[in-house]
Amino acid sequence: MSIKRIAILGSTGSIGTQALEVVSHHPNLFSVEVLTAQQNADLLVEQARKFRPKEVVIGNEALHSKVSEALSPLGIKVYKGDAAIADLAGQCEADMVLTALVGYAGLLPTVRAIEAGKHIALANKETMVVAGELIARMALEHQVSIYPVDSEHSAIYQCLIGENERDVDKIILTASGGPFRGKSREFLSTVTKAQALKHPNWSMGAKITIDSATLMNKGLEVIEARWLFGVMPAQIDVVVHPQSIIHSMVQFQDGSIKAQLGLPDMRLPIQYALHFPGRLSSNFPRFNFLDYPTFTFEKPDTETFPCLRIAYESLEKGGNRPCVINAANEVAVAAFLRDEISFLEIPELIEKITGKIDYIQNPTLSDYVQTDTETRAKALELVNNRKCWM
Ligand SMILES: NC(=O)C1=CN([C@@H]2O[C@H](COP(=O)(O)OP(=O)(O)OC[C@H]3O[C@@H](n4cnc5c(N)ncnc54)[C@H](OP(=O)(O)O)[C@@H]3O)[C@@H](O)[C@H]2O)C=CC1
Ligand SMILES: CC(=O)[C@@H](O)[C@H](O)COP(=O)(O)O
Ligand SMILES: [Mn+2]
Repeated sequence: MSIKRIAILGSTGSIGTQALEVVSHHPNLFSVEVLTAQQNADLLVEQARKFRPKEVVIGNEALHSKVSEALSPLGIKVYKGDAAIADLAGQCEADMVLTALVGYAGLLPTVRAIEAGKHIALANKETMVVAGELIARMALEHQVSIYPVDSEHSAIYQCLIGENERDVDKIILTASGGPFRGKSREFLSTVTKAQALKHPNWSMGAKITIDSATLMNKGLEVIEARWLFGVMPAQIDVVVHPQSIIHSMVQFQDGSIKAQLGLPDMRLPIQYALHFPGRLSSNFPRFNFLDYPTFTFEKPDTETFPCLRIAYESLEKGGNRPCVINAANEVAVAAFLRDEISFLEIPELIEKITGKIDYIQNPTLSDYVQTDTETRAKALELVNNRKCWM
């Protein structure tokens, strides 16, 4: 079997570091072609010394000389800036690009990689939220496969193997409910970022952890599922399953349900996406039913956590609307993490912005870029003049 060459965009993050752990267990199957990071120059250098990619990119241009001084003597090419990440995603010699970078920044590198015919292991859900229809169409045109890394979508992908598309009745996305499950709006009015960053089951980057706490993560995942699996919004249900053992389910026309289960450990879906269609043996801790005598299920509380409703509404509206709510959410979450707005102001900010951006029914790539830029500018303005919306 030939070695699969992988480009890891966002190698210094939660998904990126776990992907490198998977790669390190299978040196005869995977090699690292490219690594990219944004701020964490020290970890990027350490990773590059170990995995010896041909090329790396440091997004923050001010850190270029530091990375270059460390890696150029090893024969590793070092580039800088956001444009270089997208260019390299297209031009590098990798067979597969793992999009482990966070936020809207994942869109252009994914577009370039698809245009170059590279298969995608997709962790960056924001790409499908912003431009899912376009990405799905491009993947078809360029005969590129998109393997989901997001745990729910990996579960659905696994449930769909061997099934006929027309037999799918609905997808049931499971949600943990986040750290504030069952809490009232009164309670949420004073929660801190330290509380919001304590996910009950998963250890992840800061942005997705806050999204889990607001239920926006599940909203983004509904949109991601719409485009990854070609199902209609009404065919996507969300059920809260606080144990996070059932990663998601598919119900078929005959009423039968398939589910995928496992301990909350992202190394499994990462490994599955990198090595599809084969399964690799692993020594990751295994799920034991006797440790979990009770699985429970609840309806999501969209009164207290409006982000899930906001995401569904944006998907129903379509066009550039999901791009708008994604950009507004990124700005709001960053502001919350800087202690500039409160937890409950995250959905408020997103809803305020939604009406302020022109609707485009059939956006092009440049429309998405423009929508993102405009939405961010307006959202930042609102954050800076916070009193105007209160
Ligand atoms: N973590 C998880 O378990 C899961 C994550 N996902 C998705 O995977 C993606 C990555 O999440 P996660 O690993 O948690 O995030 P992290 O914040 O842990 O890591 C993000 C990575 O992206 C880099 N990065 C940050 N900003 C930019 C930017 N503007 N341009 C280019 N690179 C950037 C970071 O570099 P640096 O650190 O050097 O600044 C880092 O390498 C997200 O889209 C998330 O929703 C999906 C399912 C589960
Ligand atoms: C690991 C993963 O895929 C995350 O998206 C996780 O699902 C977050 O959990 P909740 O959004 O359900 O809290
Ligand atoms: Mn997920």
